[in-house]
Amino acid sequence: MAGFQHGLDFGEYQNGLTQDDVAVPSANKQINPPVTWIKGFLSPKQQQLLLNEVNQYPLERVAIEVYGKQHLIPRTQAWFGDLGCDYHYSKLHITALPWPNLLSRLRAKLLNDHQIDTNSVLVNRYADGHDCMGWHSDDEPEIVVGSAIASVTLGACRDFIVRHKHTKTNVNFALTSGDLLIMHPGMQQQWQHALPKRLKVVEPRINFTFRHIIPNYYG
Ligand SMILES: O=C(O)CCC(=O)C(=O)O
Ligand SMILES: [Fe+2]
Repeated sequence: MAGFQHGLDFGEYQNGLTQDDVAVPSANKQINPPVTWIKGFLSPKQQQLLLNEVNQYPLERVAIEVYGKQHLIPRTQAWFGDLGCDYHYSKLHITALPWPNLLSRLRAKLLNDHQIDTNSVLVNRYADGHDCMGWHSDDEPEIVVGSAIASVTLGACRDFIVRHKHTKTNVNFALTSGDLLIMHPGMQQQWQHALPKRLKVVEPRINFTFRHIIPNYYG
């Protein structure tokens, strides 16, 4: 049962692929993304407490430059982390805010339950189905090579779509409140992901992507 080490009761998605398995995709071969999907990672009580804390976060709708023009991002966000774990995003330098209480406990739970060691987290809030995130990989140079990225979701169910950079194979994960999606090492090099608009969704969704970055990377 290699690869089925976590949360069996929750009917997780786990394919046990390693980075080497996805490095050389061949034509007509179905390849699955190297992720583990753990439903019900947070209990309803934990979700509610964390939602209350999120309401205190200084979430901002920042402007980014795309092809020389400034655009407001279609969501709000905040960045928390250890000292020096600042974030660079489309020419912006975002200084890490100190860890809020429950967020640091969630970080500790990822380490304790899944051996995922992180030092920073991007919080995104999608007010409704008009808010979204376009295709990208989390492959910034300051991310520690060989580290996993852990994504925790609260609130509305939204489709999180993963597509292979070369074969364009698509996999859809309908992430619901309390789910954990672990993106394993190698994922960002081979795959992109996006959170498309879903206009029928009227409830907010919060997502946390925990990352392990190199402190003071930009000096
Ligand atoms: O909201 C999500 O599930 C995706 C967030 C994401 O891709 C990111 O923060 O890099
Ligand atoms: Fe991402």
